[in-house]
Amino acid sequence: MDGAAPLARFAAEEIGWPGSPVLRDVSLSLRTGERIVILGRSGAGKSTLLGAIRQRLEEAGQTVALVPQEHGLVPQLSVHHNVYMGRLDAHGTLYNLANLLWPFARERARTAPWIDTVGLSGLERRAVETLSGGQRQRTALARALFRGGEVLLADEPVSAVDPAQGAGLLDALGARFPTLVLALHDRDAALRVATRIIGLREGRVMLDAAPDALGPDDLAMLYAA
Ligand SMILES: Nc1ncnc2c1ncn2[C@@H]1O[C@H](COP(=O)(O)OP(=O)(O)OP(=O)(O)O)[C@@H](O)[C@H]1O
Repeated sequence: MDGAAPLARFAAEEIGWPGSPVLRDVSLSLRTGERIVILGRSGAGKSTLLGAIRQRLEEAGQTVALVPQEHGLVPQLSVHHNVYMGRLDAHGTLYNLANLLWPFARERARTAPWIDTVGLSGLERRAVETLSGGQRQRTALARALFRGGEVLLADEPVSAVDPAQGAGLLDALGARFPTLVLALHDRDAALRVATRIIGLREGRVMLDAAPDALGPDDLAMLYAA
């Protein structure tokens, strides 16, 4: 990807929260077409790094689709409405309010293919609070797929589904978005999907390489106690 256009350059001495830095000396350049997977132990800073990348991309004017770790769904609303929210910014407040009260057939037709892609056809009218954890996660994925854009940022996007279903969903994300930045726990899935792996450990980016340049010890090192 050396020849591809840089989407954003990112350099920070510290990334973290007020009074508690999480990562130090982070310097990254994100390029169109990359499929970046961030790996590291729980608490290593994957979500923190994703948040910082999001901020940088939005500052650079990129359209970013998000799948947050906690999904960010509205539980009382239907699957259709939650997916529709991926493009709230495409319409004015009155249109969005009217679609909330009396969902337009044309908007149902727009969200339906993405609801189908994640395997939730037939559940469009169900309130999200009545769904299983995996179905909720798939609703969040359908919302991001519906939104589309240059980059998808997703935090553990397939953690609540089985590995085969997860592989299919990651493929769907790869087909929809030119550029992916994913935080994953599943190392096998990471090696399958990534063109670039960023490994976090002890408050630093400990590796940043293509999967085929990595040996098994490189990834094991990220998780060693
Ligand atoms: N809102 C917050 N305020 C203060 N500290 C936070 C906040 N969110 C996370 N942290 C801290 O930042 C560090 C990194 O957390 P982060 O969520 O980025 O890790 P992670 O690698 O995504 O973990 P996991 O795999 O468990 O989701 C942790 O020590 C965590 O306690």
